Amino acid sequence: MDIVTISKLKKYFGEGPRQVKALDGIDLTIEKGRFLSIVGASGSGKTTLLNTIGGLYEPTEGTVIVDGTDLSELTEEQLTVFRRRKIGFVFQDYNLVPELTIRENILFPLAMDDSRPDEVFFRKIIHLLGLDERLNQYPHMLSGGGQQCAAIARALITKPAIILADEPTGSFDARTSQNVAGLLKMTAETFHQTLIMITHNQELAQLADRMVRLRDGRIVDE
Ligand SMILES: Nc1ncnc2c1ncn2[C@@H]1O[C@H](COP(=O)(O)OP(=O)(O)OP(=O)(O)O)[C@@H](O)[C@H]1O
Repeated sequence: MDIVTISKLKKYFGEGPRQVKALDGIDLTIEKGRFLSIVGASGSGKTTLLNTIGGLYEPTEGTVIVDGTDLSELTEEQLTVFRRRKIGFVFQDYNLVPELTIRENILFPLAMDDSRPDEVFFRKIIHLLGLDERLNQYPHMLSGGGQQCAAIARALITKPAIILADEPTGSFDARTSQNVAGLLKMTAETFHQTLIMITHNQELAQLADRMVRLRDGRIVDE
């Protein structure tokens, strides 16, 4: 079963001679539960593609269907709920709230939705990510790799169907990068999630079931 179906997708920024064709005709289907990596040079459209799948960008043309929903049919409000319930975002710079403890950061998306944590699930996630001893600490007390694990836990806590990771290992050394990407892969497998990860790193891209390469807003290689 496909969880993402993208047809004839174009995303242009700006108008006239300075218009940028960030995505210029993408057709892509992603099967549920698979791990897809997206590679390509800087400016090739990777982030634009990820953000369009996540409902952060509206396509200029074409359709994006995620888990049976055509995103163009949702209102702004429905899109916000869609993102909160269906998508877990992991960014390069973690975006943890410095004033909140690791526990509070991880539970933050649930608080936004007025839901209560599933304590058993929470314990399972933090154990898998090695955060058991870190819950009462603040983000600055953890290494970069540790903070990224907390960001992954935060992305997982709402049990989203899809994890979108944009250069999640961006500034890490080779070993930490392997660890963080390996943990993302392992948690996605454990919780039967679809994982879509942008990376510059060929070795990490190989961890995926499937890899697509973008150039100038098109898929050039698979
Ligand atoms: N909000 C925006 N407004 C205008 N142009 C944008 C915007 N976002 C992206 N672009 C342009 O669209 C093109 C694709 O950008 P995108 O960030 O998707 O590429 P990328 O492959 O993710 O690059 P990187 O690896 O450097 O993050 C670039 O030319 C970029 O300058």
